[in-house]
Amino acid sequence: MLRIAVPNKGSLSAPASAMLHEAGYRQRKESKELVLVDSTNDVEFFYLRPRDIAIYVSSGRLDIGITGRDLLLDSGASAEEILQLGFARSTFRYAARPGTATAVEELGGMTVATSYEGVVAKHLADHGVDAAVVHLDGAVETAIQLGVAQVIADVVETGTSLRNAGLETFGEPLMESEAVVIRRVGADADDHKVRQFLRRLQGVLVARRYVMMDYDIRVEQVEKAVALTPGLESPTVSPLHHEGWVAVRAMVPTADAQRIMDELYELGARAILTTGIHAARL
Ligand SMILES: Nc1ncnc2c1ncn2[C@@H]1O[C@H](COP(=O)(O)OP(=O)(O)OP(=O)(O)O)[C@@H](O)[C@H]1O
Ligand SMILES: O=P(O)(O)OC[C@H]1O[C@H](OP(=O)(O)OP(=O)(O)O)[C@H](O)[C@@H]1O
Ligand SMILES: [Mg+2]
Repeated sequence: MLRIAVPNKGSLSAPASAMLHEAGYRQRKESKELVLVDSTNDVEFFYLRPRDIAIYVSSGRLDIGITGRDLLLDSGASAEEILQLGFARSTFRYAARPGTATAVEELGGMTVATSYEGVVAKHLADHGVDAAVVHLDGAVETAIQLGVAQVIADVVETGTSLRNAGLETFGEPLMESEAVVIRRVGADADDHKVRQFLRRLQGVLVARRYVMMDYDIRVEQVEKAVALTPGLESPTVSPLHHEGWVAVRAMVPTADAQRIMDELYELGARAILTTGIHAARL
């Protein structure tokens, strides 16, 4: 049975469970459930604190886990990313009151408050900066107002939390993060169950990012049309009863669908339809 760690709280929890549900796995009905067996799919889910997941996975007790890239790096655990999931996207940045600093190199002698001590200590050391790091569990933005630190390093998404605290980011971002699937370094890369699990999640990503597009077009224009809708591998082109016309079917990114429909129409395509993809295996 495949043993999988899933975040039980925080920004990663709901979207991770939603993605697993979409991939056909049973998910817990209430947040107090900590272990759930999905016997149909031969999988056991462990709902754990997102920060602890890389530690469980690196120990080999759990086969794979879903966590944030920033939490994985911060843990220093011997685990690696094997799939990017595209949600809980954030940037990790230094911030302070305006005028405090413009780059990490200026932080010597200062105190930096953060919940990501591992990431920050490494970043400072990599830049040869001797600064103190204070670990706080959350609401790090308030540390400056309360005089615990001059600088913070924290997750930034919309920037609202920083603005509300009168702080500004400075310097280069320390990293970009998103939810990822992780596995122990050195784990069997060909494990059939792991590969099947990843294919299911990849199917969800495809279903979310693409639509199926169908249209009819005159034979003379097929090459130009197909250049607009190359599909993932190659579009299907089928003959139509109406001579001189063909039907084309290809997957296109949802974000580009309306623009592509306009361009196909200009080329003479008609009966241009898009339909959602429910599930996929590529
Ligand atoms: N506002 C946010 N937008 C996007 N991702 C976020 C946001 N806040 C945290 N994350 C991401 O969520 C993960 C952290 O999850 P964690 O549960 O530890 O913190 P949290 O979501 O802030 O919840 P908590 O309320 O328990 O602090 C990290 O990968 C982080 O990048
Ligand atoms: O740029 P924003 O859109 O404001 O998002 C970033 C904020 O969200 C998270 O905080 P959270 O609400 O989880 O509280 P925490 O600090 O207690 O973790 C993170 O720690 C930042 O404070
Ligand atoms: Mg938080």
